[in-house]
Amino acid sequence: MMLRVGVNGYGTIGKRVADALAAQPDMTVSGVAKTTPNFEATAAHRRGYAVHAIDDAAAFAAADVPVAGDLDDLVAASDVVIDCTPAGIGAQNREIYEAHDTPALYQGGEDADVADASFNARANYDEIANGDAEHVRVVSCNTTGLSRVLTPLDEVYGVEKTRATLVRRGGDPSQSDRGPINDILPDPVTVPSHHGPDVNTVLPDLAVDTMGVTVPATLMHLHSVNVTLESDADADAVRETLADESRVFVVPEHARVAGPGHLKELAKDAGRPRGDLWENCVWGASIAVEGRDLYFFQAIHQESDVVPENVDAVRAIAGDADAAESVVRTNRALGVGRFDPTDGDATAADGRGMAASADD
Ligand SMILES: NC(=O)C1=CN([C@@H]2O[C@H](COP(=O)(O)OP(=O)(O)OC[C@H]3O[C@@H](n4cnc5c(N)ncnc54)[C@H](OP(=O)(O)O)[C@@H]3O)[C@@H](O)[C@H]2O)C=CC1
Ligand SMILES: O=C(OP(=O)(O)O)[C@H](O)COP(=O)(O)O
Repeated sequence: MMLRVGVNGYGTIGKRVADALAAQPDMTVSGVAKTTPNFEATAAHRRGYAVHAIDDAAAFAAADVPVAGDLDDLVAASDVVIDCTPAGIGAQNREIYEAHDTPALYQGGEDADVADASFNARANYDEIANGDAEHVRVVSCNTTGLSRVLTPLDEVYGVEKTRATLVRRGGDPSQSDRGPINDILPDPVTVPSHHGPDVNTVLPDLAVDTMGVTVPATLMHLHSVNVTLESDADADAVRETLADESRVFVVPEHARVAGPGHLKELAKDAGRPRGDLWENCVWGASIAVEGRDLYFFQAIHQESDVVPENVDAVRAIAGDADAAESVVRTNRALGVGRFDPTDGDATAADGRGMAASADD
């Protein structure tokens, strides 16, 4: 079945989600919706997406962006809508999707109660696929990053307690109005930050406390993670466990990656669209175990790690594939796990695409 998916909100997340949907063999983009006829609207039109004007269609026409309709038209033309509007707007839009009886996905900037359930493919795909939820929230970039590593660690070793400090980027590269410009902010100053409770929306039984610090950077978030495991482990075994995950890139020491600047360059060298890094980037050299205490650093590309999760969430609510099938299909279509631009599809989906070439 070809699923028609509409994207409401075509900014940092929406434009990436639209391209990811268009790359899937079983999905088509029914259109995108926007409020402002700016350069992104022009780009959407040039990419062949039917552009829908939220309110001022005449302004789009004046900017030479043909208008396919309004938001109602987009929802009517879609089997599923992915709401990628700024935080808080998704909650207002839910009644529009409900009026059309159209299932919808929301993003992590919304409060958890915007939807019937929250989603991360590694943590709770089957629960969503086998349940009745038609309004589902894909958890935020940081929460996605934590869920992807904590799920396999809990499965293999058991997690007694996680403590993570999240060094949050101040804004995305295009957000010139964000900050701080020259400061280091406890953000939020209260402990725990919202990220730990957010992990519990997809992994309810996991003990996790998080603290957030926002810094003058735009490229990626960086997590300092300490997990007290329930059973003994050694660093090599944990490295293998994480490397087996198709959406975790264990960065090999020989790559000499110092930080997010190098990671973004690595992604661009690999020919990744927009220099995106869909995978958690865990420094292999940072993985250390002392007793049952595991430590590591990971970087999270906030603009793109939730993109494959949105694609999987569409299949989960459409009841179209099980978790393994969906993740493989999504990875293969996007090239998740593929860092060699000359590689074919084969390495992308098998869970060891990067790990296989990432011997420390
Ligand atoms: N950026 C990030 O790092 C991440 C963001 N998220 C979450 O994803 C969501 C979207 O964030 P992001 O992509 O960064 O936001 P952006 O501001 O980059 O994009 C939002 C888009 O929505 C459009 N828009 C604005 N108002 C409306 C409206 N009333 N109805 C429809 N569309 C509207 C904007 O269009 P226009 O230009 O016309 O105003 C723009 O295309 C948020 O919930 C955010 O928290 C999740 C993970 C990471
Ligand atoms: O969802 C995000 O971050 P979060 O997981 O820290 O809430 C995105 O990076 C957007 O964060 P923002 O609220 O700083 O724009």
